[in-house]
Amino acid sequence: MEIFREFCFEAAHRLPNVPEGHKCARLHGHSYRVIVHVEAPVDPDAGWVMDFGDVKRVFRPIEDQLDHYYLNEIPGLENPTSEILAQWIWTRLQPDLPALSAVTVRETCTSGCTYRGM
Ligand SMILES: Nc1nc2c(c(=O)[nH]1)N=C([C@H](O)[C@H](O)COP(=O)(O)OP(=O)(O)OP(=O)(O)O)CN2
Ligand SMILES: [Zn+2]
Repeated sequence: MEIFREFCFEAAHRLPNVPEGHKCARLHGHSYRVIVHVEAPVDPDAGWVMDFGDVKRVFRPIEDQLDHYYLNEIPGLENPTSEILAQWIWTRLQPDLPALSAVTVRETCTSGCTYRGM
């Protein structure tokens, strides 16, 4: 069974490697949405895969590093595409959440990516 918990944070970024004249080279911001997926058997006593509250607790320090920051200034996020951000989050989340199965990053209502660890 797979569960998910969704998080929101605000951040600014620019994409330094886009072609000249690309709109994303300019400083702009997003209301990012991150969906953390966890896959494991349902515990027969608890009746759940894991407590959503525990997912929230593990994600909190990561959110604190991102919320209301300029992402380009964060080590590892010098080119903060959705893809690189999803991998960055996975790397920091997975050690404390071994059943992590996917990290989805949505930059806008219509754009985003899902990383499954490869
Ligand atoms: N594969 C990727 N493509 C783009 C990324 C990315 O991270 N990965 N990022 C951007 C920009 O950050 C941009 O802000 C978001 O892209 P876009 O979907 O074009 O957003 P808009 O809201 O401007 O879309 P419109 O429908 O054109 O208004 C670009 N590409
Ligand atoms: Zn953007």
